[in-house]
Amino acid sequence: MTVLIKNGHVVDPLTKKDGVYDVLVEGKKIQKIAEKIDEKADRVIDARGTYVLPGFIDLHVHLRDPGLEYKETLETGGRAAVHGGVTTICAMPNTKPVIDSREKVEAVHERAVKESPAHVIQLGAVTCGQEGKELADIAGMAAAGCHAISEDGKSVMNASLYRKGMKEAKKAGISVFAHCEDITMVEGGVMNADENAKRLGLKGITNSVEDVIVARDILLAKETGVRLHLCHCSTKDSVTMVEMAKKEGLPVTAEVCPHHFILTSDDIKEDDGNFKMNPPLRSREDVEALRMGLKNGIMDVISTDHAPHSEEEKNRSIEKASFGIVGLETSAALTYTELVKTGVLSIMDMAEKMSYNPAQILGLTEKGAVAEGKIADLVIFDPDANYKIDKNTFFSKGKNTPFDGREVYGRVEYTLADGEIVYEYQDTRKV
Ligand SMILES: NC(=O)N[C@@H](CC(=O)O)C(=O)O
Ligand SMILES: [Zn+2]
Ligand SMILES: [Zn+2]
Repeated sequence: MTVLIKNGHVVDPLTKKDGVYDVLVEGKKIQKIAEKIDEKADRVIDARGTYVLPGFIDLHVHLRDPGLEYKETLETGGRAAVHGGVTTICAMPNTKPVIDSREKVEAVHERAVKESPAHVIQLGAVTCGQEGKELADIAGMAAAGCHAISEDGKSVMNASLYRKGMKEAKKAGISVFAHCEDITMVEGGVMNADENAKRLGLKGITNSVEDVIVARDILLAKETGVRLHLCHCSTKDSVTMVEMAKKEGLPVTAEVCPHHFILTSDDIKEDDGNFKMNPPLRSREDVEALRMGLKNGIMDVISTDHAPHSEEEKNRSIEKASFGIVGLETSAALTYTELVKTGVLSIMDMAEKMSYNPAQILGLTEKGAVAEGKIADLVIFDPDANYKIDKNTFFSKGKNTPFDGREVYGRVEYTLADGEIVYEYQDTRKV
């Protein structure tokens, strides 16, 4: 299969190419990029007025498969991913059962090739069953192609055990993705600890619940030398600590999710479970620090923490609802609208944070770039498309988003994975 993408604005974080080019895709690879390519192709895409970006790599996704298929599956999550321009997903291991062995990683990888249009990298848990008691088979899972271990959903509270896990990960050449939350300090909190929580009569989660574990995990990474990636950072002190770690030259990276750089706790007007996630929406000050962190390069990655739940689990009060919101199908448009259109990031920065930097963290040298010889995982993105987010257009089983009805700019027109067109926008409203 050959695909010729004509006159698109190529944005390549690897070569820093940033201009209008033709791109020829042959088989799985980007064959040629030039000002004018006239070769014949099976498919010609007119990309005038759109950006040609490297396929997004989402380091933080919950596919819920195996065991929680009523929330999401490899197939529905994969389809949601390519709808959002995401061509590689890191699937968190908090499934049923928890992914904590070589065989379980291999089983997901085998199925994902058949069932998901996006590439899936299954992450392994740090401890067996995420019970925090004994280490999972970290070496075995690394051998099965899990590029990182993570206890996401919680922290490994036993620092000694976590340190041992980090040493194993370091030995196996993989990273640790850290969910930072001191569970002993949550004390029943369900949203940010502030005036709005008081108004709603809900228990609060303070910033220190996150911050003390960020500090601990950075220190443990310093001691063990493991590559540490901090998940869903939500506080201004997290940004400060990541900056300190980087100044010291520690192998620490960090991600921010769109909801944390867009919404504040004050956006929770009524008791609505779709605004409940972990960590919670924070203050304006935190949001500004996260935006500045992204702008000045302290925060490396934009990921979604796509966390689908059923209607029944989310259409409850904040106290009773499950933690988590979906993100795969809204992340590109929200990032473009809120950060690129407003001048916080350039389109090149967006490509770096959503694709190139995640590829670097995972060690995927053939991905994250629109360059000759690289894998043709690509997104064709129309920055001028203006519409309202409609959860009913999601391919995900999860419709749990606080962004339903929000006006955005930017739409994924085509997604290519391994040189195949795996998603193509169809304007059903015209029919
Ligand atoms: N973020 C969430 O609120 N929920 C996640 C768990 C997690 O990412 O910690 C989930 O698995 O539902
Ligand atoms: Zn988490
Ligand atoms: Zn998560």
